[in-house]
Parts: sequence; C-alpha cells; structure tokens
Amino acid sequence: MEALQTRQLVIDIPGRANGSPLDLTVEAGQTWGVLGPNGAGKTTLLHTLAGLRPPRQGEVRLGERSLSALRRRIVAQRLGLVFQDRQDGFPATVLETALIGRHPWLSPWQMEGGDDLALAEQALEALDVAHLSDRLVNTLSGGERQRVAIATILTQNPDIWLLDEPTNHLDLHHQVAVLRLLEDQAKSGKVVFMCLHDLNLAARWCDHLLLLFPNGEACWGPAEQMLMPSVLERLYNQKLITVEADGAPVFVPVRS
Ligand SMILES: Nc1ncnc2c1ncn2[C@@H]1O[C@H](COP(=O)(O)OP(=O)(O)OP(=O)(O)O)[C@@H](O)[C@H]1O
Repeated sequence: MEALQTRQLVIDIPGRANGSPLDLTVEAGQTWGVLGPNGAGKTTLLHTLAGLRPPRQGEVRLGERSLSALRRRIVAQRLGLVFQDRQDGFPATVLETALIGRHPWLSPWQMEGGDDLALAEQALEALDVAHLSDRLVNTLSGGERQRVAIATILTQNPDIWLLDEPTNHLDLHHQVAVLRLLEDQAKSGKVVFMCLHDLNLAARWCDHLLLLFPNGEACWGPAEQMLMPSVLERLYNQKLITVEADGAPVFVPVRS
C-alpha cells in the first residue's frame, strides 16, 4: 500500500535551485532514513511532508489524496511529526503532554477518556518515562524530553511517523530502544520516515534511504543501493573507511 507519495516535489529553500524533484513512493511497513549534511533541507522536507510548509513545486499525497486537499484534523490523525527542536514553554506535565497525542481523535470540547489515558500511560511506559508522568516537561533533561515527544506520537498512533533526528539527546541504550520501537511500528504496517545524522544507525535500521545534497540534488532507493562509500563521501564531504560489523556496514571517518 502506498502510504505517502511525493510527485515532482521541490521543497522551498530560499535562494536554492530546484535540484532533483522528489518522486518518492513510501509504502506501509517501510522505514526510510533521510541523510544529508547540515542545511541540506532535511527538516524543510519533513515540514513539507507534514503540510507545515508549502512546497515550491509538486505535491505530497497521503494514500489516494493530495495532502493539501485534506482537512488538518484528518492529516493530524494520519501523520505524526517529532520536531527537532521543541519549545516546551507551556507548563504541562509529561502525562498532559502525551495526552496531546489524542487531540486529533477527540471532538473540539471532548475531554480525554479512560482509553486515551491508558494509551498515554502505555506510551510513557514504552519510552521509559512513566516515572516522570507528573513532572513539568520544562524541568526534564534533553533525552527525557525527546522520549516524551516520541511517546506523544505513540499516543497519537498515526499511520505515518515523521521524525526529525529521533535519537538526538539519547544515550546509546535509549537510541537502540527508540529505533526498536520504530522498527516495531513499521512491522505493524506504519511508515517511519526520519532524518538521521548518524549514518551508522541509518545503515542498521533503515530499509530505504533518501540522500539530500546541499545543492538540491537527491537520490533515493533501497538502503543497500544507497550505501555506496563514494556517494556518501561526496554527500558529507568526508573521507570514510567502511568495515562490516554485526551484519551491517559501518562507516568511520578518516582521521587525517
Ligand atoms: N525561513 C528561512 N529563510 C531563509 N533560509 C531558510 C529558512 N528556513 C530554512 N532556511 C535554510 O534552508 C536550508 C535548509 O534548512 P534545513 O533546516 O531544512 O536543513 P537540515 O538539512 O535539516 O539541516 P541540519 O542538519 O543542520 O538540521 C538551510 O540552509 C537554512 O538556512
């Protein structure tokens, strides 16, 4: 099933040429990683896919429909976004924050019910932040906040997960725990589409990759076809050594 599609999509980065229009077909059950250097447009792409920024050209489609033709509430039910940076200025607790994930599913003045509460509590448990339920989010550490943000999307339970650097701020154990959770989501038929700075995590956990170059050029496809050392060196402007460990390629930057 084609869950997410882009047709001749050009993201709108001021002053940049159109580059390669994106014709992506992302199917249910797939895990995509978006790789590229700083400023390549990864965040802009995720925001465009979420309908938060208009594209310069082309369209995003959710299933059979154009994203721009769908009501915001329907989009919010089908698609969840974990932002790279969050302003948690609003004094909400961890549990209240997770419950925001239920809002797309409630009518305007409807309060969350027992089922919503149970979903939020399960999500906080899954992200190992249940013990922080009553804490204000603006008192949490960076990694704890990141896990609460992911728990909020788990509570939302969309078909399409868009994540901007989901492993940011996370220690090694929690990086793997989050990637396993995303793997389980994909196995259950969801789409996982995430920007990653860690090439090795992408090589290990993604089945498809999109490489975004700073000039707007792009290529995409099955991960094993995209993980070509010469292309990755050009992408990051960095010489790499490739080794294999635990069944996956590992890319190490050359020191000198
Ligand atoms: N409102 C804006 N006005 C001008 N330029 C912008 C605007 N928003 C983004 N840009 C530029 O668009 C480019 C892409 O930004 P974006 O945040 O999408 O990159 P990124 O690949 O996510 O980078 P990073 O790896 O650093 O997070 C950057 O050069 C950024 O400076």
